[in-house]
Amino acid sequence: MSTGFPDGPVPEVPPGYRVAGHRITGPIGAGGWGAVYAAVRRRDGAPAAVKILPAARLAPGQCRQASELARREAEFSARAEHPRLIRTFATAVLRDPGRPGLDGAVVLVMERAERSLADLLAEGRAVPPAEGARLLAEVCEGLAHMHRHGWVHGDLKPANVLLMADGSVRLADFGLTAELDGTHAYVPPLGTLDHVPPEWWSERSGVRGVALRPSADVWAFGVLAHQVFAGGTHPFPGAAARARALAAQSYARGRERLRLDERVPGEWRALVADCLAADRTARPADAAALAARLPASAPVRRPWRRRGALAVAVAAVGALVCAATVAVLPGSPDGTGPGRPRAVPSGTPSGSPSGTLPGALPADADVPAALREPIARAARRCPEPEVTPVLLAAMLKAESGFDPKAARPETGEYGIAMWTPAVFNAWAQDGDLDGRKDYMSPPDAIISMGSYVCWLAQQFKRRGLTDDLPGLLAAGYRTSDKSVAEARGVPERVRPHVAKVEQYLAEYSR
Ligand SMILES: Nc1ncnc2c1ncn2[C@@H]1O[C@H](COP(=O)(O)OP(=O)(O)OP(=O)(O)O)[C@@H](O)[C@H]1O
Repeated sequence: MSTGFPDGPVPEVPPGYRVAGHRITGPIGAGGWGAVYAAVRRRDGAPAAVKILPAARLAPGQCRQASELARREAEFSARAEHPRLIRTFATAVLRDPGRPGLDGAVVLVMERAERSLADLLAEGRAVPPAEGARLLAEVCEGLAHMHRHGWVHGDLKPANVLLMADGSVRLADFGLTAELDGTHAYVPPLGTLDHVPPEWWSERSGVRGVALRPSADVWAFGVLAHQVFAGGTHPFPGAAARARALAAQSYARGRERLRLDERVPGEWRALVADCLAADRTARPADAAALAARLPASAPVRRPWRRRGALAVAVAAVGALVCAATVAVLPGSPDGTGPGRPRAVPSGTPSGSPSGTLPGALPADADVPAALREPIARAARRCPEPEVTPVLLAAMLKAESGFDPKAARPETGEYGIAMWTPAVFNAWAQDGDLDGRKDYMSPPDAIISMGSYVCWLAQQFKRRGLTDDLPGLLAAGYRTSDKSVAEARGVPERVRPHVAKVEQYLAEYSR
């Protein structure tokens, strides 16, 4: 359901109707502003989908909005070329004075998908977790490409995630897509109630429209991921979209807790929770950051090589967007720097009451007073019992000796948690709530570190690596989850570092 949507602008287009070199064969579905039809190319019968966005029947205000949406969609579609974005072959304006409902309509001729994620979810069957993970990874690829190029999708939802005949994903519906102007893009004040973030309701709509940020797409991704794993169930309760939107706002004001459906797999829960952080600055910053945190079980199927040379080149760039943040460990070509690619769990408290947290820091430990609260908070946010304040403190001491200005320029590591800046960006959290995410700020660095360590714990458990988990976590933080998984333990080259962490841990645990 869309907000601000006029009733019944959908044109009646009879089968056989000819438009832009194509023949309509039947309806596929209708949205708020137009309808999509199956069509075939007259020349050779190639399948296509034709979207018709009529403007003529609308009131002047609506007409302006409809034209604006059509203009955006046509403009973006013409520029977008990526295997995870639906391809638009042609755009045109219909001239048919004999049919006033269609005369002047904007037409987009697109590649035709088999069905949408909304159709899949409507079947009511649970999507198997591995399949869900793949679909979401592909959604993330498309979004990452858009964010990378300075666009915000603005209307990510199941109906706009299209599934091709081979099962691969394409994002569609770029009517609300907007180009970033600094940190924001501006779109008409429209959106889909179930997928707009809570801050959308309080954004003032100026002459340029509503401010939109990549974090709005990240929120929508969180909703979508929940729906995928929970058989279509929305993360917020309510029988109707408006009720769910109100529940989301109530959660954002701190009146309700986030309650994820138990069908959301363990390794996804923290990421979904973080996407749905009430504070937009606590969400992964954009889809590249999201991609860096996807659980390892989210494989990406290569899309068909069915496009031209340019498209294939763009596909390679697009794949790099996700792959680079997932697998490349900046500043650690030999694997000895802190890798920390991927997921950050948990915006949700673990449920342990503060102060009684297992592994709490003893009063006489040599941990600076100012660091104790962020360390405890970082541990509390993690549902894994092994990620304790004493472990995080021991790791910080081994990393930097608690020096907020620590620097190892030769490997590009900085700050109390020795983050590599480019990698920090994929994990960044605003621990001191100053509106910025800064690896030189101890609270930011520590909270982000806690998230990464939490995710490592989940990865190692999933792989059955549970012997001496604290040592593995210290090793994983210094290298990467992959290095530890490949070594099936602490890699040789980081043993001295891990021995230090274990020594501090023993001291703090006495
Ligand atoms: N290229 C395509 N191939 C196959 N189906 C498509 C294609 N594009 C859109 N659809 C389907 O057509 C239907 C209508 O799409 P449309 O974009 O007009 O509206 P919507 O996204 O459902 O709603 P709104 O535009 O109001 O947000 C949707 O079910 C969508 O999944």
